[in-house]
This record gives sequence, structure tokens and C-alpha cells, in this order.
Amino acid sequence: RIDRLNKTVTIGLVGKYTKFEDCYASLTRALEHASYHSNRHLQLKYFDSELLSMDPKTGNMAEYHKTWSDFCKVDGIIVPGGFGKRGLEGKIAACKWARENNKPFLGICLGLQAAVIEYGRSVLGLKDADTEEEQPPGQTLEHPVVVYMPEHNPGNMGGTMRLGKHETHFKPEHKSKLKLLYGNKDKIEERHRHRYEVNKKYVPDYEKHGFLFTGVDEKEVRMEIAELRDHPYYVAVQFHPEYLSRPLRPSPPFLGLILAAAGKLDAYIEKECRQVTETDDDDSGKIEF
Ligand SMILES: NC(=O)CC[C@H](N)C(=O)O
Repeated sequence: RIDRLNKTVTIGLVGKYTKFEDCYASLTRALEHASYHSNRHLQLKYFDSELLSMDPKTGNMAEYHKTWSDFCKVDGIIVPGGFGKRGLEGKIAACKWARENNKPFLGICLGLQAAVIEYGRSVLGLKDADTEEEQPPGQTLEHPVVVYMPEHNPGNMGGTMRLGKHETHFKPEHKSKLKLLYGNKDKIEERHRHRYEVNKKYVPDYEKHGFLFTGVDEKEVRMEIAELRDHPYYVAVQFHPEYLSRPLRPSPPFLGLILAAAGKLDAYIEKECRQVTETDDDDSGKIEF
């Protein structure tokens, strides 16, 4: 059946590693699971985030424009996890483009943090919104919208990470497409791997402006899921849903991205997230099963 898929969905993956295929293996598989489930053939395009943000004085602007011209054509965007500040501005630029152009978007871990920084700078007017990750020693940020998690720092590098499965609870006061994609459950469990998190102090301001934190940890102090209210699919998660994706049970955040990129998400949600069949396709007559 997979071999016969005749429609393609193109996803742009924004990362900073040159050997993309190796670094993002579980992510690629999760996107494939979601694509098969959506009756789409996946075309994954890799974009080096450092080519999406450049200093016009020193950068290769021809390469910059070429990268953007290809990037503009994708159906959906994924900004995956990562570490460090190198390449972060390009990821932030990708978040901005997806948000302003109604492109289906999924941010994972650092991808969520980039989306938070972008919204802070562009919409909340926090010009210097940034993450505390890799700031020069002694530097204090004016608007640290992403901060270090002190309780996960018992003193050595290996122990500083928040790892493993943790619960996420959907907030009842918010509408959440992701909650519906997870089968309308009140809480879910996903795997984590991070040292930094959204600064809770800024949450009310974000939510007032339509950037909703629809999922939180069990103590309601840690922001786990963000969704833009007025966007077809702009979802960012602090956890790593790719690890629990399976061929016959695609991970919901990925499924949402692919369905939205294929223009089928709303119909799928209307049908209470029942499996996509060939008859759900606009011109399904062309597909043989
Ligand atoms: N896995 C990730 O994407 C980690 C994001 C970020 N570097 C952090 O440590 O919080």
C-alpha cells in the first residue's frame, strides 16, 4: 500500500547538523509513520539553520536567498531538538516564517524554546527575549524567556538533564488540537531530554496574546505544550514524541503536522480523529488500494 501512495507531502526540517540523516533518525521515522497513516508519500528536505539567518556583511547572501526560496515551498516545517546557540537564530527565523504564513509547524524541545523566543521578540515586544543556554558568563538577559532548570543540577554534567518519561496534563481552559489528536485524553506520557524550560513568569503575557500553553507537567510549573490559537497548526512540545512513534501508531504531534500539511487536519478532527481512509481524500478516486 505504501508503494502506491501517489501524493506527496513536503516537510522542511531545520537543523544544524551536516549529517542530517543520522542525527534525526527517530524523527524521520516518526514523520514516515505519520505520512503513511495520512496516505501521503513523505518528501523530507533538510535545511541548515545557519543558512536561514545570516549577517549580510559577512554571509554568503546568494546561499541565503537560495535556501529561503526552497524553504518557502515546503508544506510543513519541523524544528527539532538541539543544543547550543549556534544555528538558533535560523531556527527562530523558521518559527517566525511558519507563524506569519500559516504554515503547519511542529517544534520539538529546542524547537519549542525557539518558538517562545520568536513570539516574545515579535509579538510581545520583548526585544531581547532569549534563552539562558550558552550565554557568556556574567551576562544577564533582560528577558530570559527560557531558563535553566536548577533542580536538575546536582553538580555534574551527566546529572543535569531532565530525562525519561514524565506526565503532561492538558489544561481544561484551553482548546487544544493536540489533545484531540491524542484521543482527547486529559494526560499523556512522553520522553524528555532537556536542561532548559519556559520561564513561567512570562506565561500570562504569552497566553494573553494567543500563544497558549495547553499542556503542563503534573505540578503545573513546567510548560510542556504550546499551541498558537489563531493558526492552522502551530504546535510545540518540550518533550520528544518521536521516541514513542510506531508504524501502526504514529505519534500524534507528527500526525497533526502531516495532516495539516496535506490540508486534511480539520476534516480528520471533525471525524473525531478516526483513521484516514482513502475516501477522506479530496480526489480519492485516483488512489487504488
Ligand atoms: N533536546 C533538546 O532539544 C534540548 C533543548 C535545550 N538545549 C535544553 O537543554 O533544554
